[in-house]
Amino acid sequence: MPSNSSPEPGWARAAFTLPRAPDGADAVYLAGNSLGAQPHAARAALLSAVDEQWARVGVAGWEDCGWWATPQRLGDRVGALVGAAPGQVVVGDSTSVQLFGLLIAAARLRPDRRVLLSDAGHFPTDRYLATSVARLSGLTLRTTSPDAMAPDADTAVVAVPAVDFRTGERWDLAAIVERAHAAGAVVVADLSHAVGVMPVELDALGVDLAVGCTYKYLNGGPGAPAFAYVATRHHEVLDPPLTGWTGHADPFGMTEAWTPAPGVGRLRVGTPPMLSMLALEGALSVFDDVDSPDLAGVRAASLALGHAFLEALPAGADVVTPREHERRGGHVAVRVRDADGMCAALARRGVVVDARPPDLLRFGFAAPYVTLDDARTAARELAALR
Ligand SMILES: Cc1ncc(COP(=O)(O)O)c(C=O)c1O
Ligand SMILES: Nc1c(O)cccc1C(=O)C[C@H](N)C(=O)O
Repeated sequence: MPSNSSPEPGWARAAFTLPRAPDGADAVYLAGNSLGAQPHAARAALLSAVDEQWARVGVAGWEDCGWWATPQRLGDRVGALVGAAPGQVVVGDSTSVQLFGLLIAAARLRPDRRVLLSDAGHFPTDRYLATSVARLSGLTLRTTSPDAMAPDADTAVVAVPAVDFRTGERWDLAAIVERAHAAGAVVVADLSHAVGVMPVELDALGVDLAVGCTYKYLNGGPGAPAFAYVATRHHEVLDPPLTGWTGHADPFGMTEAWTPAPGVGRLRVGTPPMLSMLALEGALSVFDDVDSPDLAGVRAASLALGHAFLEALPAGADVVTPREHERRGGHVAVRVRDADGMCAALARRGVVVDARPPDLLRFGFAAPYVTLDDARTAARELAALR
């Protein structure tokens, strides 16, 4: 990826179509932590996939258009954004499905241990799946805040997010991995709220397994496929529970028994949703056009947006996100009296954010298309509603 250290927030705005405000102008779109805005390149890739590939090539597209190889091809591109050397990331399915597979596979890497340690404030799908995986794998689920986790010799798996989906707090993955590995546990990280908005160094940190979604800061579109990372050292022993045919070493051999594909390819399950995959492929060009900044630059611009927002808030605003730059992710959360009502009122004023129960408004700072003016406008409009 090209480098250019301090880009102006909103440098790629012209490459996106933004949702409309009620007055017909572009909205101040601060919901990229939920669903990223639409890059023109994603639309173009989707139209080409529909009109030129599916319509004109048909079934031969699996080979001739490179469809079959897309999960690993995109995996390497997403991998470059999360500090993973090629061959360790696969794209496909939802974050929930990928997480289920990796939590079970993680437990299978430590068959003699009995505890699954997970974040008490994890995103609901992560909590629900941890509960189910614990039942299926005969583990005891223990939950606590990531910074309070104390894995021990009985801990099989430590499951944490990189950034808290509610508060925007960024957890110290390096310290979490160090403690987990000192106890011999396997780390499964959910990068959904980190990928594309800050550098993540999976290989350098020694993270074992990770998942994340691509429809937030990677702008892949509604329902865009998720990704899964498996560190190379686990490749040949990883034993995934979802033994679908596309993860077979010889899928078209149609053999009797399942033989895992080498490496991360064994995490493939069923036929990849090609239109969504190709839209994502287009969207990723935002990150590797010749004049795209590197992720340190993206992060600096996102932090600058959050800072401008925080500075413009009225005194007394109840901000639940840590203000220190190293302790926050890409969004800032503010506690309010009636989060749903204020979310709707902001939307009427052309500011799109989201609300999370019981009382939080979240403001997402996706630096490619959000400007400093947007950040200040959002703070001003919020102040006007209080
Ligand atoms: C941390 C986290 N994990 C997972 C998900 C979603 O999973 P899925 O892609 O399966 O809907 C989200 C958001 O929806 C999330 O914030
Ligand atoms: N995945 C979502 C969806 O399908 C509909 C609405 C919102 C979402 C989200 O991404 C929620 C998001 N992960 C969150 O942090 O709350």
